[in-house]
Amino acid sequence: MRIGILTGGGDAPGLNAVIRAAVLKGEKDADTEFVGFIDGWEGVFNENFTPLFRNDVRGIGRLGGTILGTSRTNPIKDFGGPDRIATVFERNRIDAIMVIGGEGTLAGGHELAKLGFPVIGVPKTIDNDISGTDYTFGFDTAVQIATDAMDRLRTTGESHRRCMVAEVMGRHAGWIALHSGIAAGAHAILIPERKTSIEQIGEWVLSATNRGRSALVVVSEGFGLDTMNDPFSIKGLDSVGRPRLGGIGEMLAPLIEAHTGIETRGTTLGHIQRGGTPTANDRVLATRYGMAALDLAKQGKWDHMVALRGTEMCVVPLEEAVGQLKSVPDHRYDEAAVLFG
Ligand SMILES: Nc1ncnc2c1ncn2[C@@H]1O[C@H](COP(=O)(O)OP(=O)(O)O)[C@@H](O)[C@H]1O
Ligand SMILES: O=P(O)(O)OC[C@H]1O[C@](O)(COP(=O)(O)O)[C@@H](O)[C@@H]1O
Ligand SMILES: [Mg+2]
Repeated sequence: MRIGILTGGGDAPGLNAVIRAAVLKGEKDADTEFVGFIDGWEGVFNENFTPLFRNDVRGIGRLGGTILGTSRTNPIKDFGGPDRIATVFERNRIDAIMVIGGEGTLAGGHELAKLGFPVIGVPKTIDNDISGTDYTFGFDTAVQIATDAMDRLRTTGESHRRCMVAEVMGRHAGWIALHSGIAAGAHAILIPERKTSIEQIGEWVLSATNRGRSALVVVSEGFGLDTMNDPFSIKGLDSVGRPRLGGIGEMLAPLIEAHTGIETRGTTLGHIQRGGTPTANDRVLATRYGMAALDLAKQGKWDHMVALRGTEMCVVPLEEAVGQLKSVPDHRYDEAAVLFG
């Protein structure tokens, strides 16, 4: 069996560990071989791929990013679409395609599977917002980086008795903000799922300040005040036409200062959260995903993805995973909010 692998969407620490694990497990079988397509679906359209043997994945489990490169190329609409993909697969004897990506890449994989393509999915995103799985790799690393950053913001904030606002990623879902905020002991956590007034944020900041603390506020890039219709975006559109986010933290800082009279500084963590070496947890999860995805391919379980439920690997139809995003549920936010202020 000849299996193609590609990575799509934003990178996430752990992509290389998935690739490594699938290839290593595949090498145990004489009849299994891998090729890696370069830059996501773009590599398929351009017939740009590289063989992946044991030596090609040596030592990459601890490397961030993706050795294959990634893109947001759309397999249905871009270049020659499904017809071109079918030609490339046939010409290069590709029996299965392992698609490692977020909800967008997996939605594309699902569309192709419905057309009869042998697609297996592996869920990735630092945002942890894919349905059907408890966790995606990359999330734990992003939360750890954000927590470390906030620990640092606290010592400088405390020295100047300032309020510090840390902006983390999370376009539609506030998982990174929720988990890093709890870990860092933030006095307010602001997420896309929960619009909040500046008066409420000011109250939390003042309550912490009145107890002699320097307030720490963590905000997801996709958060909106109750007066805003859309997420804050001043950087135009990305390559696929989505508003580029980032900057809400620095936008909120002077508002908080005006409402509370407390000097406030905003910091945007940005892509630092996505780069560098994956945590041990993410390496383990990604390794298990890679091996489980190989099993799915060998069973011909097309149009499915691997997932984590509790502590076990399981199999989920792509349809279920791409239907809707996994938001932070109310009870998880309310649980954290007990400690705000
Ligand atoms: N329903 C869909 N059908 C086909 N391709 C899709 C679909 N939704 C998204 N895509 C493609 O997947 C790409 C990657 O999605 P994106 O959300 O940017 O990253 P991620 O895979 O990390 O979620 C998009 O740029 C788009 O080209
Ligand atoms: O700067 P980029 O690559 O356009 O990506 C920004 C987006 O990628 C993410 O980090 C992860 O999103 P995806 O997993 O859907 O790619 C978002 O939090 C963020 O909005
Ligand atoms: Mg996405």
